[in-house]
Amino acid sequence: MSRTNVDQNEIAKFEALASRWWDPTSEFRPLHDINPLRLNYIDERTPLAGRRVVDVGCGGGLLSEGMARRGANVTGIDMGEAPLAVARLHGLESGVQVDYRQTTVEELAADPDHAGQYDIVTCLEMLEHVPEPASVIRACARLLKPGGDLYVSTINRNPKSFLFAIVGAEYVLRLLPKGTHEWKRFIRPSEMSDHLRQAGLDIHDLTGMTYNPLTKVYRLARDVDVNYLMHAGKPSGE
Ligand SMILES: C[S@@+](CC[C@H](N)C(=O)[O-])C[C@H]1O[C@@H](n2cnc3c(N)ncnc32)[C@H](O)[C@@H]1O
Repeated sequence: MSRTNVDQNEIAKFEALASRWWDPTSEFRPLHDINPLRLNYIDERTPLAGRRVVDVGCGGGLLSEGMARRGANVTGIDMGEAPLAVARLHGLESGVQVDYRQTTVEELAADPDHAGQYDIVTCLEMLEHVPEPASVIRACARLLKPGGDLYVSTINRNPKSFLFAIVGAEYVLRLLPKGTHEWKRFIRPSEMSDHLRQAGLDIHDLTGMTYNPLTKVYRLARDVDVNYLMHAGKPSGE
């Protein structure tokens, strides 16, 4: 049922690159560069130590390991075999424990052992790679305990994001391989807000992430025109 919400072409793109996931000079450099920013964003809003977390679309495990290092009990899920193999191998080397599983979030949320069991669900830089992001968000919401927190990040859809995230990042600066992103799959914050509310969540924050190509530095910012993060919460007592 739920595997219909997986685009195999998208999975294949990450399978092909997976061996370089932990190389900070590779195609994954942008994820390495933004990792401390997003880890701090999450940890400041929902202190990670001791929390039960699912990282949806965890890839090679950059965020999953980062959260586990800060004391969270992390399950990382992805549909890519090679990224998960890289994540497991890296965990063996680093000694940081994460439970990696090949599954969709819809399948995990349909399992009564997992539904309603998590303090935090993260789904970063993944929603722009799936056919139906609203289905992913509904499943993330189902995994949360009452009072739990969901963190999502993606790319806005407007002329500026086409220029910066596709022309700039893929063709001019070559930060990402050509074809990494499809503009029509980008998600406006208003659309994301609708998906979150329809999943029964309250929206707590919207923050932009900007990149300065001269200094090569990413920052959290008010500008949500291109990359952005959102924090939403499941009402307590539901
Ligand atoms: C850009 S990477 C982001 C990795 C990680 N979330 C991060 O930000 O460091 C996108 C990941 O989403 C995974 N993915 C894409 N569609 C998926 C789906 N339907 N279910 C699970 N994982 C998926 C890909 O295999 C890939 O590892």
